[in-house]
Amino acid sequence: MAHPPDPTPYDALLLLSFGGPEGPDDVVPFLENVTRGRGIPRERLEEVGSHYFRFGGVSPINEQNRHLLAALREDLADNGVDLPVYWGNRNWAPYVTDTFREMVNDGRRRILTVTTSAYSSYSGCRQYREDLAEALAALEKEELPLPRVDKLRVYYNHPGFLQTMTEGVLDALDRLPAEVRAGAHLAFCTHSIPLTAADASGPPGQHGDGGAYVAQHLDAAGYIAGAVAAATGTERPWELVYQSRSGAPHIPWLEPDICDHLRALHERGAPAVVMIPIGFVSDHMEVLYDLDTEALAVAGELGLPATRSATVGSDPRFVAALRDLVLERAATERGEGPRHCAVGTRGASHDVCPAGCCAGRIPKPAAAGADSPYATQE
Ligand SMILES: CC1=C(CCC(=O)O)c2cc3nc(cc4[nH]c(cc5[nH]c(cc1n2)c(C)c5CCC(=O)O)c(CCC(=O)O)c4C)C(CCC(=O)O)=C3C
Ligand SMILES: [Fe+2]
Repeated sequence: MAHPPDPTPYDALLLLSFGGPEGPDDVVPFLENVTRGRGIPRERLEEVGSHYFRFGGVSPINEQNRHLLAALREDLADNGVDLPVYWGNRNWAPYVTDTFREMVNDGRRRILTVTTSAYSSYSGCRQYREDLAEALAALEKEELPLPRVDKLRVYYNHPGFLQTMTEGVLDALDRLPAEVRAGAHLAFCTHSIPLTAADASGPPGQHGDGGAYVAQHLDAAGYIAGAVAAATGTERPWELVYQSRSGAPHIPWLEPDICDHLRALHERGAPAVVMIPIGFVSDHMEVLYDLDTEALAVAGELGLPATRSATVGSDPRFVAALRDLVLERAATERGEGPRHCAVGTRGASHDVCPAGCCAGRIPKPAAAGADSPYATQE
């Protein structure tokens, strides 16, 4: 991590996230925002709504992002990087369109976006690029100047992300009873998505057979499992499993589900399990409800000792990784050909999403990629 602390040509950083409700009255309008035109059964929506109401109608995600925003600002300032950081969301205030309006009114014209998703998928990559395009279209309508917008490469295999996750697993192992620690299984958990979405994830050359989404998660999980084995001197069995399935029951999504996996582990006589939320960069509702509430209850019923490892949140090592990625991309844009830092077996991902990357069901304009209608505008 040794890029010069020079953000040129960028004049602003945008933290782009999902957004979440901040009180009981926000829950239904938030869910309407998320699911507009996405064909999610009513029962599923009521079920997910109940998860939010259980926590007072408050998603943890916005508070997590406020912390990350503060940590990023502090880290950049401490390291001599003069770059203002803004925050915008897809599904709740501050909406990215409003943030963009504020940014152009502040004179920002060259924006780098970092999303709170570490992997390639429609929901985690292209849909954010569609949000950027929608925001640009809104500015265009208002006859405001259009900034040029880029997006950071997916960062699931940056050492600052994976090493921080690894430390979390070591800590979660320590929280298991000593006598089951050595035999504990590692269950790497991520968001299930429809098989068709997985197959279309990443650049077209990586489509099919789970696409970049599954391959990236397997690589991240394998790296962490190896690092944990090296640190503890014990190889532990591991598996990639899924959670938070949505959509209609007849549509196939990635499996196995974490709760089914826990039952299978118990039947196979596993002495304990650590659940590792590699698919989430902070404690989203999926982590607090689907893992900490539902999956831990299943483990409890089975009498299977289980712990959940931490997400990276605003851990200083993760924040430093984001700074490294920002400075790397700035150097790339200046034509300096900087080294792209990555661990695991797949190498650093593309800086600019090619046409057809993380294709959606319905073609929509997406900014910050090779197929952006805005790509060449300054
Ligand atoms: C891959 C992925 C990520 C990770 C990448 C990223 O971070 O972007 C992610 C993140 C998140 N998903 C979130 C919430 C929801 N996702 C839903 C629905 C869906 N997610 C999907 C996938 C993903 N989702 C999919 C394929 C659907 C089906 C509908 C569709 O095709 O769009 C629904 C509707 C109800 C339901 O069915 O669950 C909700 C409420 C929150 C906020 C949590 C909080 O409040 O803390 C976050 C961070
Ligand atoms: Fe989601």
